[in-house]
Amino acid sequence: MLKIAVPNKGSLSETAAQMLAEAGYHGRRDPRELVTADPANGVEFFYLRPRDIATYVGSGALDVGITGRDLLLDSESPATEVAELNFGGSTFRFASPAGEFSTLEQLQGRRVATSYPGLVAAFLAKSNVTATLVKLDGAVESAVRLGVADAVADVVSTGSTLRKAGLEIFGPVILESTAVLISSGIQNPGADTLLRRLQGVLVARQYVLMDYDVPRAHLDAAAALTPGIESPTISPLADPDWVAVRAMVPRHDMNLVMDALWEVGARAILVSPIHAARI
Ligand SMILES: Nc1ncnc2c1ncn2[C@@H]1O[C@H](COP(=O)(O)OP(=O)(O)OP(=O)(O)O)[C@@H](O)[C@H]1O
Ligand SMILES: O=P(O)(O)OC[C@H]1O[C@H](OP(=O)(O)OP(=O)(O)O)[C@H](O)[C@@H]1O
Ligand SMILES: [Mg+2]
Repeated sequence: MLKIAVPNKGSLSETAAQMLAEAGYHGRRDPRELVTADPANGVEFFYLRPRDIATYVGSGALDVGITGRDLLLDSESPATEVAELNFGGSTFRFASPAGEFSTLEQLQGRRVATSYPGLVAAFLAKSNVTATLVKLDGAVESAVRLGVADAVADVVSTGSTLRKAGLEIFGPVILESTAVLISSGIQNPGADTLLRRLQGVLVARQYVLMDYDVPRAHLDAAAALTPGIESPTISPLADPDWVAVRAMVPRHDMNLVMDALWEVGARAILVSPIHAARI
């Protein structure tokens, strides 16, 4: 059985569970359940705090897990990142009351509140800045107002929490984070299957299938707009002057591609969702 660590709550939990379900796994039905077996798929899910997942996977107690890159680096666990999962995107930044600081060097000798002390200490050390870290559990944006720190270092997504606390970002980007699949490094064939399935889910979400008919004379121009992953599928039609084309197109570009295809003479342009994929 492949042992998989999954966030039990917080920003990553819902999307992680949804991705695993789309990948064909059967997770927990009851949110109080801590462990669930999915024998048909040869896996067992352990629902854990996202912050603890790298520790369990790094120790080899669990094989793989889904967590944030920021949490993985903060933990200093030997677990390694295997794939980005394209959700839970955030940046990790320094912030202070408007105008207070503008450069990283100004933090020398000052107090920085964070719930990611490992990540921040490593960044400050690499930058040759010595500051006192004030370790908090969360809601660090309140630390300056309450007088326990001069600046904060925290996860920023929309920036709205910082704004509401009267803080502004300054200094360099500490980290670009996203949800990631991590591994203990111990070989397990189930881990390769999980990775391929999750990659399939990402492809199914990011691409659509586009079908259209185009006069043979304009095929080259049309095919250049829809190169697909390997190469577009071209099929003959009853009318020898026309062909049918099928290709995967990035979902984000589909309307622009349809406009351009129409311009080069394509007709009957149809778009369908991809429910699952193995590329
Ligand atoms: N607002 C957000 N938008 C996107 N990702 C976020 C956001 N807040 C946190 N994250 C990401 O989610 C991961 C874990 O954060 P999360 O908030 O779930 O954990 P936590 O702070 O330990 O738990 P909780 O907030 O439930 O106490 C991190 O990788 C972080 O970058
Ligand atoms: O830029 P924003 O979109 O406002 O999001 C960033 C906020 O979200 C997270 O907080 P969370 O809700 O997890 O609370 P916490 O600080 O207690 O972890 C993070 O720690 C920031 O405070
Ligand atoms: Mg949080």
